[in-house]
Amino acid sequence: QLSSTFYAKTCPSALALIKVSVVSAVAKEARMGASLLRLHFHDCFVQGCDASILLDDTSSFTGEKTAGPNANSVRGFDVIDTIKSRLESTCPGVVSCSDIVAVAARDSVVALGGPTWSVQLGRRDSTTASLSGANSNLPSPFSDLSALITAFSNKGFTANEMVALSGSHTIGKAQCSSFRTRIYNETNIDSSFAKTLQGNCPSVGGDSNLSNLDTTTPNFFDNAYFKNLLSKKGLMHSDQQLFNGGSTDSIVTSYSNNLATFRDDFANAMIKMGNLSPLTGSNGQIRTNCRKVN
Ligand code: HEM
Ligand SMILES: [Ca+2]
Ligand SMILES: [Ca+2]
Repeated sequence: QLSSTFYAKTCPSALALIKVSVVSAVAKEARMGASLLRLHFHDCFVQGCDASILLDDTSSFTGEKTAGPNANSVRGFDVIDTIKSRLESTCPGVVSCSDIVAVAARDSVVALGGPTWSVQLGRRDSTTASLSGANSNLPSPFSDLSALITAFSNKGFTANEMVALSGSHTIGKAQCSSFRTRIYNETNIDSSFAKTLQGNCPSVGGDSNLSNLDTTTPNFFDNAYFKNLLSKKGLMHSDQQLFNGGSTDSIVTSYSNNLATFRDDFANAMIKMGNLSPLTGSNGQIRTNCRKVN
C-alpha cells in the first residue's frame, strides 16, 4: 500500500529537500551517512518502520533511545529534526518522520557511492515505542552466526539478505566496547590488524573510542567489507561470524568477488526492510515534531 509517488501532489519538493539536506550533512561529516542508514535499520526492526526510535523519553513515556543497542550509539537525530522542520515550513503536516528516515537512509548510501533504489512512501508515525522490542529484536555484536540468522529470520529475511544488509558495515564506526573481546581474545582475527586496533582500544578503559568498521574504505559504500572478512579483518565478533567456516561463507565470497551483485542484493533487501509493518491509512499520525507524539 506504500507508493513511490505518495507525495507527488501534496509535497512535490519533499524528496529533493531531503536529498540536499543529507548531502550537506554527509559533506560535513562522512560518518553521518552511516549513522542515518543505521537509524533506519534500528527503526524498522522494532515495531516496523514507524519512527518509534525517534521518540524522546519523558516522565510519562518510555522510548527506545535508552535500549542497549541504541544508548550512546545511535546518531543522526539532529539531521532528521532539521529536515522535518524544513518540511513543516514547506508542507505542514504532510511528510512523516518514518518516510524521512527511509529516504535519508537511501540518500546516505548514494552520497557515499552505493546503489540507489526507489523508496516506497506513505508510512505514518507511531504513537508508541518499544524499549523491550529494541532490546530483544536488534542483533548483538557478540552474537554467533545462528543467532544472527534467527534475528533476521524473525523479521522475514533469509541468511543471504542478512549478509547483504550486513554489508552496511562497509561504512561507519564502532566503539571499543563493541569489539574489545574480539581483538584481545579471538583467534580468527589477523594478528597485525588486532594489534593495531588494540592501540586505540585498551583492555581497560576507552570504551567509547572509535574504529572504522571497514578498515579499507570506511567512507565509501563498496564491497571491501566482504574482502576484509576473507582476510580475517572483521571488526566485531558478529562481522567475522559471516565468514568463519559456516553456511554464509559462500555468500561473503561471492559478494567479495562481485560488486554488482552485492549492490543489487543490498538495494532489494533495503526495499524489503523499508516495508516492515508500516502504519498506513488512518493508523498512526504525521508527527509535527519527530521527537514526540502530537
Ligand atoms: C548483522 C547484525 C548486525 C549487528 C550485530 C550490528 C551491530 C552493530 C554495532 C554493535 C555497531 C557499532 C555500534 C557502536 O559501537 O556504537 C554497528 C554500527 C553500524 N551498523 Fe550494524 N549491525 C548489524 C547489522 C546492520 C544492518 C542490517 C545495518 C543497516 C542496514 C547496519 C548498519 C550499521 C552502520 C551503518 C553502522 C555504523 C554507524 C555509525 O558509524 O554511526 N548494521 N552495528
Ligand atoms: Ca520502529
Ligand atoms: Ca567501504
